[in-house]
Parts: sequence; structure tokens; C-alpha cells
Amino acid sequence: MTILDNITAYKQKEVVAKKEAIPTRLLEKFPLFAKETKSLAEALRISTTGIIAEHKRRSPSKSVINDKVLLPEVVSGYENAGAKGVSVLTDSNFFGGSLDDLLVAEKTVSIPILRKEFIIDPYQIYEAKAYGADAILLIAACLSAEELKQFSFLAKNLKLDVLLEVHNSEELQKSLLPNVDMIGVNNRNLKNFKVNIDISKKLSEEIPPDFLKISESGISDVEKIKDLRTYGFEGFLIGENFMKTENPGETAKQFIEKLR
Ligand SMILES: O=P(O)(O)OC[C@@H](O)[C@@H](O)c1c[nH]c2ccccc12
Repeated sequence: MTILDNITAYKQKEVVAKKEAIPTRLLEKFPLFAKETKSLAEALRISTTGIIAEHKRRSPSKSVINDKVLLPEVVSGYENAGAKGVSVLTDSNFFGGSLDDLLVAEKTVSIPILRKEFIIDPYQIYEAKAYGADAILLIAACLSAEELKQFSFLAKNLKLDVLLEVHNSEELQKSLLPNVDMIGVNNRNLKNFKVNIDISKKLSEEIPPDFLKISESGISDVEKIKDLRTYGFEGFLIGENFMKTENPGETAKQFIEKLR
């Protein structure tokens, strides 16, 4: 059993309990459900830096990354630093996040917000919308081709952008769908946590130009970004490199300044 199997098994149970507590028809009545969303893909497309900065307290691979900093300070720091989107981990069991984090982020920043979650059920897409997300992550390793199709269709109907994450050619082939805005190549293998930036370079040529290309994970220096840009990447998802410092916003600022 891989960590990803563990997480998705846990999510199945979590979703059953959540649906009982707050059914979809109630989520649809949440005030933020009616919010006008902002396109993350568009924001990245017109950006010259392309950074999506992530709030992540801990992870199964690193345990605690930073549990001292306060989320509003982190996300407003990211926005001031010039990040074009904020990614908020909402999983609590493995990453120490919550849907409340999403709500607080929504109140704090005006750049697009990505709900970072292991989505295995359409219910979680309604939840993303109800708690203020502008975009969702779908992970090809957790979903069948049919699910990817249905889930991305639902997200688009709810006016949420879709970032579809892949780690190999096989996953990529089932991900080239009409309702997908961005393809994210995860440089970290979610089954064994190994990080290899070359995965992004290798898969880049298999991604058709109509998808915005994002490279995710393990990015710690601007040189890597400059190199990845030559492979057509326009978005870069960075978490740990910022979060592991005392002042993630300030770290992001210094990083982004070097990219301009
Ligand atoms: O902290 P990093 O190495 O910069 O990575 C950020 C982000 O890519 C990573 O958190 C991530 C990518 N895909 C995910 C799926 C679920 C949870 C987390 C992730």
C-alpha cells in the first residue's frame, strides 16, 4: 500500500461523513457558492513570473514544515510578493490544513486561490466552491479517465479552473480533456516522494499548446525556473521552499524579485 492509497482510502471515509454533516444542497446555499471566481490560468498567462505559492504546514514526506506562522500573514505575504495564485492545502489528516484555511485565505487575498486536496468525489468540488476556491486540483493518479472527465466537467460548470496533475505519460494521456485548463507535472512521485525536476522537462513535449503548463514541487531556485521556461512552463507551484522559512512571504518576495 502506497501513501497515496492510504490517503485516498482515508478520503473515501472522510467524504461519507462530510456528506452526512453538510449535504451538497446546503453547500450550494453557502454565500461564497455564488461568488464570481477568478481564473488562475488567465492570471498565470498574463504574468511574467508565474508563481503559485503554497500554504502547507506539514506533509507526509517532511512531517512538520512550519506550524508557527499564521495563514493570513503567509498568504498576504505571498500576494504582496507578487505571487499570481495561492495554493491552500485543505487536507487535515496528512497536511495539517482545513477548509477554514480556505475561507480565511479567501477573505485575505484577491489573487486566485487553488484548493489543494485529494479529490475523489464530486462532493469535494462543491465544497471547494462553497469555501471560496477559484480553482481545483485533480490528481490523475487517483482517478479513472471517466472520473477525470466528469469531475473536470463539473468544475467548469461551477466556473472553477481545473489544474490536472500528472506524473507520467500514461497519466498525461488520459488528462488531455476539454475542461482542463492547466496540466501540472508533479516532480514529486506521490507513491514514494522522490523528486526529479527532469520529469517536467520530459513530459513537456507531450503536452499540447492549448494547456497551460505548470511545474510542481521541489523547486528551490530561480535557475530551475528559468530552465523550465525554455520547455514552455508558465506556472510554478512552490510550497516548502517558502514555508520552511520563518517569513514565507518575505522569502517569496526575494525569490520573485530575482525572476523579474
Ligand atoms: O512543497 P513543494 O515541494 O514546493 O511542492 C508544492 C506542491 O507541488 C506539493 O505540495 C503538491 C503537489 N501535488 C500535490 C498533491 C497533494 C498535496 C500536495 C501536493
